[in-house]
Amino acid sequence: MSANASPTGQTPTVTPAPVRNDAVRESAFLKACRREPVPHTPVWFMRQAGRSLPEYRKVREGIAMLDSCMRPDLVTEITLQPVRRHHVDAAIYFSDIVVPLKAIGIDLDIKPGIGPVVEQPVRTRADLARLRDLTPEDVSYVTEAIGMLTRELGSTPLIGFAGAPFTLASYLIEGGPSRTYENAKAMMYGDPELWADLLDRLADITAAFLKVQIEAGASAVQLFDSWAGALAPADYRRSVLASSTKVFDAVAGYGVPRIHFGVGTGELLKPMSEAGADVVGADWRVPLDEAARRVGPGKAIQGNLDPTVLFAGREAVETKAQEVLDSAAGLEGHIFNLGHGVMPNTDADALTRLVEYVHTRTAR
Ligand SMILES: Cc1c2[nH]c(c1CCC(=O)O)Cc1[nH]c(c(CCC(=O)O)c1C)Cc1[nH]c(c(CCC(=O)O)c1C)Cc1[nH]c(c(C)c1CCC(=O)O)C2
Repeated sequence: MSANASPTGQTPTVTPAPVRNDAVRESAFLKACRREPVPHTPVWFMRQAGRSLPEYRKVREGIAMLDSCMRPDLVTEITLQPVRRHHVDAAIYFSDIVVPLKAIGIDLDIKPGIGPVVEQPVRTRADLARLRDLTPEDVSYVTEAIGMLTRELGSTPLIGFAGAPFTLASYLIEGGPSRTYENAKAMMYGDPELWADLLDRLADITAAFLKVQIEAGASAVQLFDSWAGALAPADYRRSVLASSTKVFDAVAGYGVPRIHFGVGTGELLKPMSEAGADVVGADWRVPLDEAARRVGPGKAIQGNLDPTVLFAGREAVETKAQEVLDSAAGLEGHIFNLGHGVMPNTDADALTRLVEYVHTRTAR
């Protein structure tokens, strides 16, 4: 099967979304996604909007995480903060991977310092019935916020995102964050039919959520399969790949770049790349030239500075950032990022200096 073939043989019926303007289309970020020559290596950071920024902590004061995601004014402000401060090459829409689940009525919350917690975990076929389809009306605040954002962003592209079916399933089944994923894996190994149906449902919800963002004006989308690294490649292929492929197929027709990322997925880069994304992210455990070999030709690579390096002082940051740039030197299409999200205690100035370093060192 070719990397972009649909497992169902269906071709998406959507028409390409118009790119907001020529400047966005010609931005370094979108060029790198398309593997075209760039004026400099584009940079953005996963979790660039968030607790590392004092201005974020200020506007979020007294407002719960999920409530903030439903307020277009706040979403717009928080999404713009890292663009203003760090001069990153792309904005990422401020939200969370559990927002579409909340929007279809799943009783969940994001607990500070813990993460998503689901009141009644999804563990049986009866539980599956609680996962209804997502309609654009369920997330009208997303459409509204992206409309506001794209007016403010000018030539800076906006990345929409969603959680991949496996990572969403891990929260739904475990009821919260897990180190072992014992309940999720118990379903995957013990009741493969229920597992497949659950991931397929989540694929539809995720695809619907990405479509809303693209139709509202997102210029690229990233699918976070953050916890897929917990799986062996054979299990990923057997039990996860089809659902992520379904998501990428569903949005292929828009022509916006699709990015795929997970943590600790060095051994999964090949099967993950088969799900169909245009750009594959790698964490810091695999050098980018090796990541590109595993991913195969025809895809851009994103990554992969260890986020903890930012605690080590300017010289170490530059040395390690240069190592990333050197390992990416032979690639067609590199987007500089961290190997996972910005950690909350990161010095914001260290991030600003890192963007400047990458831009200066790669200016052509
Ligand atoms: C696994 C995952 C989640 N959420 C997300 C993922 C995939 C990325 C990854 O692997 O890190 C994705 C996410 N969550 C958030 C964003 C915002 C956009 C950006 O990247 O700047 C993005 C892209 C905001 C957020 N999502 C969350 C915060 C922190 C809550 C707060 O600021 O009050 C933010 C800014 C909460 C959250 N939500 C989740 C976790 C693990 C946490 C952290 C819990 C904590 O440490 O408090 C689930």
